Amino acid sequence: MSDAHDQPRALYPTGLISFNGQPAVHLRSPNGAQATILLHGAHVVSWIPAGHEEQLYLSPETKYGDSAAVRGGVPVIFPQFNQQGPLPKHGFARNRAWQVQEAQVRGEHAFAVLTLSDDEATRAIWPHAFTLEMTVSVDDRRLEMELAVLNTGETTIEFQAALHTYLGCGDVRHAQLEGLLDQNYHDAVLDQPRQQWIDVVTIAQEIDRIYWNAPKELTLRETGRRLLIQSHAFDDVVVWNPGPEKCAALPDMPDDDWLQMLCVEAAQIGDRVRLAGGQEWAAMQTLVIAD
Ligand SMILES: O=P(O)(O)OC[C@H]1O[C@@H](O)[C@H](O)[C@@H](O)[C@@H]1O
Repeated sequence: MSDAHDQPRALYPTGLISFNGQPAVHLRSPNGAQATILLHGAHVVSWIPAGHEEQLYLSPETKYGDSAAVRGGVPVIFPQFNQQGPLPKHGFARNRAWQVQEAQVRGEHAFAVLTLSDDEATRAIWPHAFTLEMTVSVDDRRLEMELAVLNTGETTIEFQAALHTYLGCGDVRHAQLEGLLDQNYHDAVLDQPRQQWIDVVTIAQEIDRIYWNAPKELTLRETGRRLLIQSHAFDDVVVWNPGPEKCAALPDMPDDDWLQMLCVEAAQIGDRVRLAGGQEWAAMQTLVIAD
């Protein structure tokens, strides 16, 4: 296993690496797209589209290890969103070691499949049988992330899920998120329902919103960059940035780094998924560099 800091990651082929001391899968497609996924949480920590720079935010002060949730990248949220239930915040999937099932190049894309199944520790807090399958694929200027949930038990399970994507920004105050005109949302800062009256969301302070039944394509626009954020089978979208005060209070993020990120999360929150024994649910978030 080679360490991602020994040489430029661009030189790594698809396979297992160590990323900041953590076991990870590195993807490199023949057309030069790259991604890195930690086994801890099946957490995508880096996406570099072909011919472009890093697109995800990853906190330089994030903690790694058994009980840590990585700050940045794409945390997998399951089976509970935020504190909307009795489980630890955002559930347990982001804090567990996943298994790599495959990591390979096929045609023009490189992909990996990671899985997580119930064990004694998960059953102690969530008494259900399940297998999660996270498939991450890169090709040219596209990153696809699919989360599948299989109910491997006999009784119905109910859950929320999200791909909590931290998009990197040059300066979030100059970024625009487009595509949410007329959408109803829950404003978690005000704890009130609201409706979006203008198409463009701009960020100058804390924002924490759940858009219900949101459009399936949004655009993040910054100078010289147009990033499409597409989702499939996730009903909701969360837009989150801690803003200056909350960011300064986060122990795992530099005080000013709220300027460098915007979370646009593909999520299933309002209508919890109910899955009978033996059934499967799958949903996807895709990021595409348009310009
Ligand atoms: O600090 P955490 O547990 O990773 O959560 C970060 C944020 O995640 C977002 O999804 C929530 O809407 C916010 O309310 C929350 O603060």
